[in-house]
Amino acid sequence: MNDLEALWQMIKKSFKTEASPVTYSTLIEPAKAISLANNQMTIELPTRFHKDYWNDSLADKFRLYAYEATSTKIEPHFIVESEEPAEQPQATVVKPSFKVNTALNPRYTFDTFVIGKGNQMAHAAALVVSEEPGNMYNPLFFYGGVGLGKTHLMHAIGNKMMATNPETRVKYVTSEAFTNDFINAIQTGTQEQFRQEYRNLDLLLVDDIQFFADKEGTQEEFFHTFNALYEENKQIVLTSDRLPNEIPKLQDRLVSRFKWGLSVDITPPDLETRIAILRSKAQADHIDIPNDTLTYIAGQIDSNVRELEGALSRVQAYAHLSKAMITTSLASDALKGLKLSGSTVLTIALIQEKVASYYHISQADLKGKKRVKQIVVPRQIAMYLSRELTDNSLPKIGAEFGGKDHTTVLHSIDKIEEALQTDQSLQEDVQNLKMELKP
Ligand SMILES: Nc1ncnc2c1ncn2[C@@H]1O[C@H](COP(=O)(O)OP(=O)(O)OP(=O)(O)O)[C@@H](O)[C@H]1O
Repeated sequence: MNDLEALWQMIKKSFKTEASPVTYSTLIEPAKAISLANNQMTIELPTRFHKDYWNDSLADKFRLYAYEATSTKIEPHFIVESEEPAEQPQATVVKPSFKVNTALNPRYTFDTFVIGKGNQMAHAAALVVSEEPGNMYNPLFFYGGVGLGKTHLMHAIGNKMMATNPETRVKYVTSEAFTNDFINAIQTGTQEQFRQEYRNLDLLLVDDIQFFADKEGTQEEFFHTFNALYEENKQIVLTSDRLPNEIPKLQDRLVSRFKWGLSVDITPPDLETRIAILRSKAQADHIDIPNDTLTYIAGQIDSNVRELEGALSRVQAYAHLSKAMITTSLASDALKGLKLSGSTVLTIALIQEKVASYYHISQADLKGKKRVKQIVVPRQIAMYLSRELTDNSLPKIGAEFGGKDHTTVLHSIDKIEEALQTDQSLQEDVQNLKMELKP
């Protein structure tokens, strides 16, 4: 066995002792160590999903285990066996030419954008601009945290204008791509082409302009690009993670120009919007997923939409790999280990699933009317936990247990509370269940 293989076996062994058997067999076992050089280990993974999972959830553990085994810092580098095309639009470094490379992502349209409290102003402004470019709000400036739909809306404007008039000259770039293009043009002496390319447009979309900070030459060039387009009443749309005057080292003349138009912020979506976004993505991708599970996922991720989408993909992949239907319990397993930034919403359905599987009875029996002790006690425990761990009212809990009366629920809770005073094995069961439900 060579060094690489020996080290890899040690790292895998450490993973095996900590990860659940399902995680180990579906996500860790398929990984292959390919090379070890300059303190970097290249690890090959079968799918993009595996790669994301390793990056998000296993990379830190890898570093720890590798360090434990070697006393040196080893960085993991993940590659995918047969890399599929990237999902996100990549702003390419466009070679100077007269042909406009729009680089628009056809999936980012108004149709696929879910409107909610945090983005309705931005959506309305985008729609106006797509219908009357260069007229009302120029430039249109979106700002807000990561993954909240700024890029999506920007592309939606471009796609809408292209759909209305296919001759529209649209260009989407990130500020970094603009910078690269500009440097490239200087190096190859093609500044004139660069200007032609950026100034003969109907719509220029520049993403993440906070990265212009510190880049004097690029800001100078962008200033002239901006003026040329603006004077011709051509539309400019910009995004940033903050307001123009909060971007460090952005020239005052750019800041003041960006204020000529309209600045709108996008804030994180509320729970209802998150559920609606998940539902729309699930429908678009033909994912069969119960409403309750969508609510559960939306309750877990309250930071940004990109993470929300990631969570849905993770659940889908997890179901696929374990050849199981998507349920709330499966979603809860799939999302375990994710660094969840949001608060968690525990549902009655999840409690029912966990309790039923803990006592090896069916969910139908748990919610049903059978009066045998092996079923009655778990049913009462599930009601008790629903009351204790969720905000649901007694009638709501009753409704979810096959339409029982709220007095039945209350009676069940009283029974369990009373038994918990003396019954040690019940205390243990309830404790175990609470641990499972509140990781
Ligand atoms: N309201 C929404 N409806 C549907 N999808 C959305 C919505 N908001 C965001 N998304 C999706 O979330 C993902 C992230 O959005 P986007 O890339 O537009 O974020 P961003 O604000 O530009 O973030 P960054 O600052 O990181 O570039 C995209 O796949 C986008 O389609």
